[in-house]
Amino acid sequence: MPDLSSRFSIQRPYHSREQAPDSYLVGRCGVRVLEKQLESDRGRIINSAAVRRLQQKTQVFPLEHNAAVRSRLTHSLEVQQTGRFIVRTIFEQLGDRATAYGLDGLERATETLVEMACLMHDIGNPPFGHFGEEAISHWFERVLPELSPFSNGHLNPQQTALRGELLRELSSFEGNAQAIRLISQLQKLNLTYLQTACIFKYTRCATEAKPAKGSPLAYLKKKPGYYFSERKFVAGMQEALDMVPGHRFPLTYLMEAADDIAYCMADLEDGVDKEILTCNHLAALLKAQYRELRAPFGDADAPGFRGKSFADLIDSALGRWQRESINKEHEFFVSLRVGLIHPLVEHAASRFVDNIDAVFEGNLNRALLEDDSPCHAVVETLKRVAIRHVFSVAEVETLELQGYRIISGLLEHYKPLLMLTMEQFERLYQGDKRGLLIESRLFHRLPPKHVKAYLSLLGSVPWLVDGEKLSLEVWERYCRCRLLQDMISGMTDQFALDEYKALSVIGS
Ligand SMILES: Nc1nc2c(ncn2[C@H]2C[C@H](O)[C@@H](COP(=O)(O)OP(=O)(O)OP(=O)(O)O)O2)c(=O)[nH]1
Ligand SMILES: [Mg+2]
Repeated sequence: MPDLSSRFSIQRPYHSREQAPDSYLVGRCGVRVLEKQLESDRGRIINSAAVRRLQQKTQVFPLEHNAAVRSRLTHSLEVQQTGRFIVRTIFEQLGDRATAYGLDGLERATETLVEMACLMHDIGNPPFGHFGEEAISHWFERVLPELSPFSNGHLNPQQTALRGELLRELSSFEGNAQAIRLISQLQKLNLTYLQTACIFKYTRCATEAKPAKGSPLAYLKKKPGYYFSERKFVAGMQEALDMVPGHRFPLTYLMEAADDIAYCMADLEDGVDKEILTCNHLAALLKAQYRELRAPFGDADAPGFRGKSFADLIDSALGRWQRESINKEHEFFVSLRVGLIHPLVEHAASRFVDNIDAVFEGNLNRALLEDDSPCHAVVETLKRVAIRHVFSVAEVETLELQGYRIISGLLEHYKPLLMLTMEQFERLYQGDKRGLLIESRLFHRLPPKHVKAYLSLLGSVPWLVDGEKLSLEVWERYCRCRLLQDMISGMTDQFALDEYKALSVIGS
């Protein structure tokens, strides 16, 4: 029988007092000490600038002025609420069996862990959402071959191989990997490994190639989950929590399910709020999409949602919309949410319980909500309608193109810093700016915290299997690319726009 309590450790990367390693485990330190440590994590997270910056980052609509439309922060609060609901439902479903799984007395701790993971899950996302990630990746992919240490130099085969892997990493920027870097290196939140592990969504280092579809752990390695720069931190976390490399920590599945449930409804509500869709049109689209997805199962009209079929549920939401005169759209979505949230949360919870062995092992190779069930069809229906009828309308695509231009344009402005030799760049942080007219001014705009993180990373040139180190020139340029990615991805949408305008000498 898997015992989760043996994996709940209060170990952090840095401890002020020396503690014996086994006293970190909840079995030794007790539930009260665990809760106290998690409360401390909670404070660190809520008080972090990275969480505050989410208020000005894109969820779906870049640079949105209407504060009722979701930002990454308000989305994350909704995910937090859904995550807490899932945890409570799991404990209800487990009942007395919680003891057998080592979860006795751990409800409060589990709830806190999942809630905070939900609040933090998007902190690594760059401005302009998915498009921002693409813009950073494309720009680096294009520019990296121009940087001499990446294309020239006498390297041995091991050095050449690692250089190739680092190049692969730098051209695949990923918000989830950046979140691990933010927590461990940039903000140095010094959270318990336990809390950080709950957002460790993908388990592949960005230097590794994406595994073939269908191979073991392919889903968990679908995207890069951490960068080479954080490999030691991740190894420390895996050791502290007894995680097999390539596997997840069990509670991460809950954060992922809460995110899926929250955004699939919210994105449509925002679409209606922005008058991209009407409730009438949306209702027809949802019914048709669900019917199509369930056709092979022949149960499109089955009363699977608290005694109602999906179509009936949509119709009664529409009825509320027609009857209500003041807050019509709100009524529609309240009705939809009330009808769907319980079945979806119960489904996520029972998938967790039914797959508890694989979930505890961290090798369940799919999302909890991903199966052949009507609940999964609902999530898929909501997502597909959003993709086709909200994300791809001209207004949203125009904003995405603007976001792309802003990010690539900003990187272009900062490119002179990447083109300097290692010695010239060193002169900049030593304060000697002679002959570095443009570059010194660009350098002064970099956040000092990020420059310190660069210097700290620079000091740890990796060893190779043959007992040699990677060439310092290659490593330094990798660190400098990371520095630019840290700076760009840490910006909010508005800050990125302002900075772009300022450097391009465009008025507001
Ligand atoms: N504007 C726009 N928004 C999109 C598009 N595709 C997805 N979204 C929205 C839907 C969700 O609200 C949000 C999901 O963003 P994330 O970057 O967190 O992605 P997700 O959690 O699905 O994947 P992850 O595994 O974290 O990379 O982005 C798109 O093509 N355009
Ligand atoms: Mg995400």
